[in-house]
Amino acid sequence: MDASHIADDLTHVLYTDAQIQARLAEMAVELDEVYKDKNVLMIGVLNGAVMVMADLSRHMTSHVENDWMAISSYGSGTQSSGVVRILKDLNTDIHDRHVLVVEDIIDTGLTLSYLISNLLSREPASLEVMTMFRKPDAANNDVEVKYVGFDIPNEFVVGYGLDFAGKYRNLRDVGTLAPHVYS
Ligand SMILES: O=P(O)(O)OC[C@H]1O[C@H](OP(=O)(O)OP(=O)(O)O)[C@H](O)[C@@H]1O
Ligand code: HPA
Repeated sequence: MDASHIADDLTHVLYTDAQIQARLAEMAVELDEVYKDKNVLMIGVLNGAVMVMADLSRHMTSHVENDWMAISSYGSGTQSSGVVRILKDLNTDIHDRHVLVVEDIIDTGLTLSYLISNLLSREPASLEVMTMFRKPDAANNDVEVKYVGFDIPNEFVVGYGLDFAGKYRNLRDVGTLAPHVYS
């Protein structure tokens, strides 16, 4: 690693920190209205959703609780195989709870598809999904996502929790990586 700033590794920024925060503030108004008397349990999917969970829940003014799951997709490459293993399960019993899954990105939708069927088997009172970013391929999988921050093109993106080889999660903006990073 050289001493350059990580933002130098982006070819272009898709969404700035300010745009992301403004969108989250809008979504929080909508979610507060839906969940104001429901003590919603927000379930974040580690590791990518850490940023969006922290920011979205602090934009909200109603009572919320937070819990986390860690899951791992088998298979090679950058895409989820859809065969998923739970590495860390919830601490909370979600039976009869109002649940909102919080994701950083839905790409193929395979991770979410597994997660939804797993969580539904625990019989929550309601189950909805919020994601900061969604790619077009998600349409190929039958996953209903009620709250979407931004629909983005089918490019590999980093920042705001999204990583490449474990790095770039701490970038505030979201953008595409420059080719020199891969070489
Ligand atoms: O729609 P899909 O194609 O299944 O991809 C989306 C999943 O991929 C990312 O997680 P990843 O497995 O990279 O783990 P991370 O959150 O720790 O980066 C992201 O946080 C989603 O959970
Ligand atoms: O575009 C992406 N970037 C980072 N992580 C991801 N996981 C699925 N899609 C992506």
